Amino acid sequence: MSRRARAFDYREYDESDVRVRPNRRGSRPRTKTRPTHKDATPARVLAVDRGRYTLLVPGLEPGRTVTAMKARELGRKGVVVGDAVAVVGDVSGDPDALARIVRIEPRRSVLRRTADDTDPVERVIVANADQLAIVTALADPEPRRGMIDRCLVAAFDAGLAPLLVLTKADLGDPRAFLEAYSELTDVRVVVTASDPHAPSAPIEGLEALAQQLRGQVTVFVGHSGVGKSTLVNALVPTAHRAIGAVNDVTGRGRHTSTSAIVLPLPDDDGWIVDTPGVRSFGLAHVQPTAIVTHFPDLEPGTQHCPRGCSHDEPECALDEFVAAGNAGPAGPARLASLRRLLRARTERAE
Ligand SMILES: Nc1nc2c(ncn2[C@@H]2O[C@H](COP(=O)(O)OP(=O)(O)OP(=O)(O)O)[C@@H](O)[C@H]2O)c(=O)[nH]1
Ligand SMILES: [Zn+2]
Repeated sequence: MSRRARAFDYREYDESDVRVRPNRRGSRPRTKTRPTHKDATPARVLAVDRGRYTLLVPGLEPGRTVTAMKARELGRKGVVVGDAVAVVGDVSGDPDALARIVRIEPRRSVLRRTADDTDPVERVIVANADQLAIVTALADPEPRRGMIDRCLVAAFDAGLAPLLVLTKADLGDPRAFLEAYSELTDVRVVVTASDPHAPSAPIEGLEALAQQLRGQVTVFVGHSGVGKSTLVNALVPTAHRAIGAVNDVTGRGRHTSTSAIVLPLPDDDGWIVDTPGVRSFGLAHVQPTAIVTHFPDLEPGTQHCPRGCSHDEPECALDEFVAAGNAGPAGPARLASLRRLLRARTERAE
């Protein structure tokens, strides 16, 4: 599949793609069979607000969205931002119109989080994303390696390609960082800098970042103050218009929104999912034994571990592996990160 086609492509969910099981006896469908809603319209969930969904329906005027609620037949099945859905009813996008979501299409990926590392309640934040952009400032606020390592685990676990975005290069030197993550060949890094006193001046590194986003659905996460909004606003010139549309629907401002919101990149060449309320990822949904597999720089070192090694015990082979330089200059810090996550994850069990 082409890169382009991997974005939120409606063709993927065309009605003709829906497999309807042939009825061999040629009899009428059993009464238990749910309505197939053959004439339902494919749509994309842009935002969720208290049971109201803002949908993008292809063919509508730019900036126009459809408001919908969930059909009762979907029961407790959650509809999340990024979901590909099928809707029936009024899909004109008129302000008073209300459509009905009758189907959630299979998800290509799910990004989950739990409130903390032992919370059993997991939430899906975004469906169908391709990448996770982890936005970190090089200074003001100081970067937190532990936080980045945690986001990397969340990304690998969700099957999203991680992209490290280091902002405020005018305030801090990215070299130490670049070296630290050079061992992680799967992690791409983009460095940006902007002048806070000249908000309309071009942002250094923005084009390199835009390149990485083309044709992809990218979730942006980052702590408050790292410059995430500055980047998102620069990347999505129409962000404010799209946000305005959401306001019309919900009657609430963007700043009160804590859930994710989908923003189209120019020329529909990919999407950004902004996550204003998501500051970090609780990892209670990740099996402790799986965590080390999400540290691709350390995992080869577990070959010589005793059977059933927790990787947080004196016999663990990772200490030697790292001491020998096999995980690069960041090895010791990464191993410390791994163990912090393991401990946080198993806290409750102890
Ligand atoms: N020096 C410098 N300042 C920056 C840069 N990017 C953003 N800033 C400033 O950092 C502050 C925070 O930027 P925002 O874009 O609002 O950060 P945010 O991550 O969206 O933070 P929240 O809005 O709180 O979620 C603002 O004062 C920006 O002007 C940069 O590259 N260099
Ligand atoms: Zn071990």
